[in-house]
Amino acid sequence: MGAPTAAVIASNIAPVIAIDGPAASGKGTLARRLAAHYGLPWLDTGLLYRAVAVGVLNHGAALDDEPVAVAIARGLPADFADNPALRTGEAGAAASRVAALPGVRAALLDAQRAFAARPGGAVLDGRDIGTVICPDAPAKLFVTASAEARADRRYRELAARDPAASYDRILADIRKRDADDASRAVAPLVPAADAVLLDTTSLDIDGAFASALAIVQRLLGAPRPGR
Ligand SMILES: Nc1ncnc2c1ncn2[C@@H]1O[C@H](COP(=O)(O)OP(=O)(O)O)[C@@H](O)[C@H]1O
Ligand SMILES: Nc1ccn([C@@H]2O[C@H](COP(=O)(O)OP(=O)(O)O)[C@@H](O)[C@H]2O)c(=O)n1
Repeated sequence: MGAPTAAVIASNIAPVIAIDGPAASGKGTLARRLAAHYGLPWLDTGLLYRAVAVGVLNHGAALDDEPVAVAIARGLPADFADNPALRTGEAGAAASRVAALPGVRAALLDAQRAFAARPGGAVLDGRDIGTVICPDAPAKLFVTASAEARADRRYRELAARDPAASYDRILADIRKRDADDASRAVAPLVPAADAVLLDTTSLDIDGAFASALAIVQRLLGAPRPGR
């Protein structure tokens, strides 16, 4: 990891970049590239919920068994993200179930906030980074794309590993997760009031990154009034 760039240091505010958005909108790709650009650590918070969900299933418990899910959330090992089973479509759908449990969200809160509070700054992506985890982040992006574009992206990603991947099933899963994530009582998927929306439907990865970088540079370079 390199040192934060002069552009960040000159802004005199902690370079915390919060990226939220629905499934397969490209937030992880943008988070990874922004982190590399600024030399910041990156946390994909969706992996936390995926790890809890896979842990609950491996335990033989139901996905709405809150005490089991909370215990697993509290005991996630440091290398939790290394498990390839977290990257499947099933793990994403299961993650959305445990993510609706308030106790699970509470159990994962401190670790996410601690990551965001690293002195040099950080990049986090998820569903509630700009609204709950880092409400004071100076740079918030809400990344969207049409459900069809997102299903196509996820299909290409999963089909490379799983010949049985189905575009129609992925589209249905994305629509269900959008609805479930946006309608849950705790930390629903909603843009923060001060997030900048970035629709990547007609942007390729490089185009989306160029747009995201321009937005973040503007936000980090110009402290908001009163901050
Ligand atoms: N703008 C884009 N155009 C085309 N494909 C993209 C774009 N952004 C991301 N992807 C691809 O779409 C898939 C999902 O992207 P990812 O960043 O993992 O999304 P998210 O983190 O929002 O779920 C990945 O295979 C990624 O390479
Ligand atoms: N900060 C976060 C991140 C993920 N999640 C949940 O975890 C699920 C999986 O998140 P993810 O980011 O790994 O999913 P994708 O967008 O990569 O498909 C989401 O559908 C959300 O329900 C959340 O509630 N809050």
